[in-house]
Amino acid sequence: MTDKQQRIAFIGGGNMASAIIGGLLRQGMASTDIEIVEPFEEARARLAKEFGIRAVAAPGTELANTGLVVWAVKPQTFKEAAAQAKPHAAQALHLSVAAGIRSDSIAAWLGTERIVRSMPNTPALVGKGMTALFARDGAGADDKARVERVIATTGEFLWVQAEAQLDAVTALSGSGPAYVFYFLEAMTQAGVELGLTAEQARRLAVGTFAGASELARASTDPLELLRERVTSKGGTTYAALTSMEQDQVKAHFVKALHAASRRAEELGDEFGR
Ligand SMILES: NC(=O)C1=CN([C@@H]2O[C@H](COP(=O)(O)OP(=O)(O)OC[C@H]3O[C@@H](n4cnc5c(N)ncnc54)[C@H](OP(=O)(O)O)[C@@H]3O)[C@@H](O)[C@H]2O)C=CC1
Ligand SMILES: O=C(O)[C@@H]1CCC=N1
Repeated sequence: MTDKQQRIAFIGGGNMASAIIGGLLRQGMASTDIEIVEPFEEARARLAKEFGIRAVAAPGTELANTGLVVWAVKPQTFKEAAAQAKPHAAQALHLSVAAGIRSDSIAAWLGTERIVRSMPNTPALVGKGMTALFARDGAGADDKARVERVIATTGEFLWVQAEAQLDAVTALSGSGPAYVFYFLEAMTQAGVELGLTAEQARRLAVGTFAGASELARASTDPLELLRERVTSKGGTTYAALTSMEQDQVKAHFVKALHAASRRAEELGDEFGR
């Protein structure tokens, strides 16, 4: 790979860009091979401090020297950012992490078909990300392999064949870490109400999520069976799950993910025009 192809530019240097940049640097990529366009001065200062990368406020000729451009701006600002960067990034492969914004819109804004869309999540920060990828027809096998090498530095990935599936992915694993933190907050609160210290409760809650997730990952048994193995007849888990069923916690949770998926679709409609 030439020097130019090796280089990566990030448009937007916020949470998700930082998570991916962290992965790339951990895997040995030189910080000098990464360009960041980030208009927010405080964010530029943070990027310099955290990664030793001097971000620029607006796109310029440096983009012409990168083989891959990663779009890590909010869906609401993608179109405007694309208009600013387009004159400088015609030759590159483009990877979007934006929720909802469809590749038809990106192709129209950037005037290229070499586009891969992704939906990563913030555990990428610690190398435990879960990302789904979708390639537009104009992205070739080399392009897909290039994206895989980048995303693999942040954790696991899978490809989806239908672009619309990315909205479901966004609702499930893109937003998913927030649901986990929400449950962790609830478990920690309950632990404190039941007499534990906040520190003890947090440690027990986080350890339980991590352990149960590892158990599920290591097992081929249905999730239902794993749950049943914890649920002793007439015991404590049964009491808790019965209470949750009475309150329709699972049904409400499923409904919430439908709301997230609908919102992803709306973002594409509203901000993809
Ligand atoms: N956070 C998450 O967990 C996930 C986010 N995503 C997606 O990632 C994308 C980024 O999200 P996130 O990192 O959380 O958002 P952030 O707000 O943290 O980062 C976006 C950054 O882009 C900057 N920006 C705004 N306009 C431009 C521009 N014209 N050119 C370059 N940069 C610009 C923003 O600056 P300013 O603040 O000044 O506007 C901001 O610093 C979104 O599209 C989101 O859907 C996907 C998966 C998970
Ligand atoms: O909340 C959002 O819209 C973004 C996309 C997935 C996670 N965060």
